[in-house]
Amino acid sequence: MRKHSLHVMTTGQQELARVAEIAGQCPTELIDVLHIREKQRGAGEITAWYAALKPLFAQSAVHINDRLDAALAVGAPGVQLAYNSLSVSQSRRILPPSVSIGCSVHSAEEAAAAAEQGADYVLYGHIFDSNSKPGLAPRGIQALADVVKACSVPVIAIGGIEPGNVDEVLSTGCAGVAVLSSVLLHAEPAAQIRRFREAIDRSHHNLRSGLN
Ligand SMILES: Cc1ncc(COP(=O)(O)OP(=O)(O)O)c(N)n1
Ligand SMILES: Cc1nc(C(=O)O)sc1CCOP(=O)(O)O
Ligand SMILES: [Mg+2]
Repeated sequence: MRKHSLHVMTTGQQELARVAEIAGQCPTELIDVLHIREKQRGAGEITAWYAALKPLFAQSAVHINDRLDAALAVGAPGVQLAYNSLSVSQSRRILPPSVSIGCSVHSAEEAAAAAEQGADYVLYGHIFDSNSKPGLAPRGIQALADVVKACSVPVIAIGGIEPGNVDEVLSTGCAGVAVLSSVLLHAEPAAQIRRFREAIDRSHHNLRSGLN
């Protein structure tokens, strides 16, 4: 059992064939959760993404962003709720209890509310400057630490995460990191996944007490 999780997100900028090609060359067993985050695609297309990618991520959980209908149709083990998705409590009512619910949050208040409603984990960001969030000020490490303190479920940090800042991020007691551009848009995705996993597993920081 790994102490901290590595989540990787699809970019919304690549075709399925390209993502599958990259995944086929990568040590995907080092990734705990793959998020299919393809906001511009319909539910039918997302189910096709799941069917094509799941065999390439045989040892990872594959979660679906926003589309509970697609997640239910394919039997996905998790969903990632966005700011404009159904709420956590609405989602809980619809989904089987075994389906993990992650919720995207941007403040300690939102994190505490998501946990209260039954989220299994929250994604908080963006921590550092990120080309994936152009022109938006990052929230920083201290804000992440505050969210970790305020939230009773695991917090996964997102936004501008690189192998070189993983240890600082994990020093907040968060439960892992989520990465978009620095894996699937990187020139060396396989090497980058290894760098992330090594940086995460090398860290001596523990999850916030109560979450181990
Ligand atoms: C204040 C604030 N609100 C919403 C967002 C973005 O929401 P999210 O659900 O995380 O969607 P994506 O990041 O996946 O586009 C935000 N960053 N900040
Ligand atoms: C999808 C997403 N959500 C964020 C949030 O703060 O809610 S930041 C983000 C993008 C993260 O991309 P990268 O790893 O390329 O910085
Ligand atoms: Mg987000």
